[in-house]
Amino acid sequence: MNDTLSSPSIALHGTPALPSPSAELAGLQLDYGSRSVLRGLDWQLLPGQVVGLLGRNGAGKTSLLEALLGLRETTAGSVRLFGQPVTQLDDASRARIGYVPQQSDLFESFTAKQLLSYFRSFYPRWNEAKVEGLLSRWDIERDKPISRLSGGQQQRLSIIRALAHEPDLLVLDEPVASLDPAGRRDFLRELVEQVLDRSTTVVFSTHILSDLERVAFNVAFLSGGRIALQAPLDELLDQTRLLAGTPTALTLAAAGLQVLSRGASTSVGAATGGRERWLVRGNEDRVPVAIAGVEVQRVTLEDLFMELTQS
Ligand SMILES: Nc1ncnc2c1ncn2[C@@H]1O[C@H](COP(=O)(O)OP(=O)(O)OP(=O)(O)O)[C@@H](O)[C@H]1O
Repeated sequence: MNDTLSSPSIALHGTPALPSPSAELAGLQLDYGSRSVLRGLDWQLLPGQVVGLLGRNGAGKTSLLEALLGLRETTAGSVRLFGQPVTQLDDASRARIGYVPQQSDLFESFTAKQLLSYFRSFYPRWNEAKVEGLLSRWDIERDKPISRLSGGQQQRLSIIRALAHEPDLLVLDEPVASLDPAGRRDFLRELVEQVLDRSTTVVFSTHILSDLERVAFNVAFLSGGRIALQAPLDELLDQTRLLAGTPTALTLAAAGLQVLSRGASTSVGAATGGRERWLVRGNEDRVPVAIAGVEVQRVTLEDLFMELTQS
């Protein structure tokens, strides 16, 4: 068989095509009783992508990550991981997933050493050198019961467990919440190495925007039960501007550009005197520029968060 033609990531005429998604969510609907948390959400995660998932408290980040892993029942829509429906994943595909839940699920009476040797037995691929290196670097006592490790050490152990079998898809729900700044930096470095070494797909939710700014991750904004926007952060910061002016002037200034949000927002300045503020995105050829009667401001990740995750 011709390997080139059979590869899903190579197009027939020799032009590289997009690689097959590691995760593909379509029309996902998730309701808790009468409350809809996900509303027809579409999302794709590609190999080698590192995606920071952002959203306000209660936006549904945990629900989304659990649904992505098949841990949460959905009302409608589909989730496919590595091309298979998440409800019918075979063991080999399951072994390609790493997950760090928001609430620690470690067996607390075990020691770190016992826990890791227990999990090792489930995975055909297990990088003992990486595990040993991280345990030493992250100062985790191997023979102490997990219940007596600090919150941050337990979180690090949970991350080590999720990285140990070299997953192709790594899902982390607020993995850095209990880590100090040094721990967070180390964790981010580890993620980047993982992606460079193995093209792992990484998605993690966080409220710590500075961590995302440190590395040029993709950011995805969850709002109104959908992914409102996903793009590489450096590209977004380069191409997006906040414009302020009258609706007529803004319509002129934004012609041909993507308007991401508009209206009264409180994140930068105040909209007064019939003036509005629009968040506008250009592209590599054209960035929004000032015209008469329109103020143009560069944006920070915090501005984007405030504008794109309004309820
Ligand atoms: N098991 C459940 N039953 C009913 N409602 C739930 C359940 N789990 C979550 N919710 C509700 O769904 C909404 C989304 O919750 P979720 O935990 O997914 O949000 P989140 O974005 O992860 O929040 P946070 O940033 O605070 O961790 C919230 O209003 C929450 O109260």
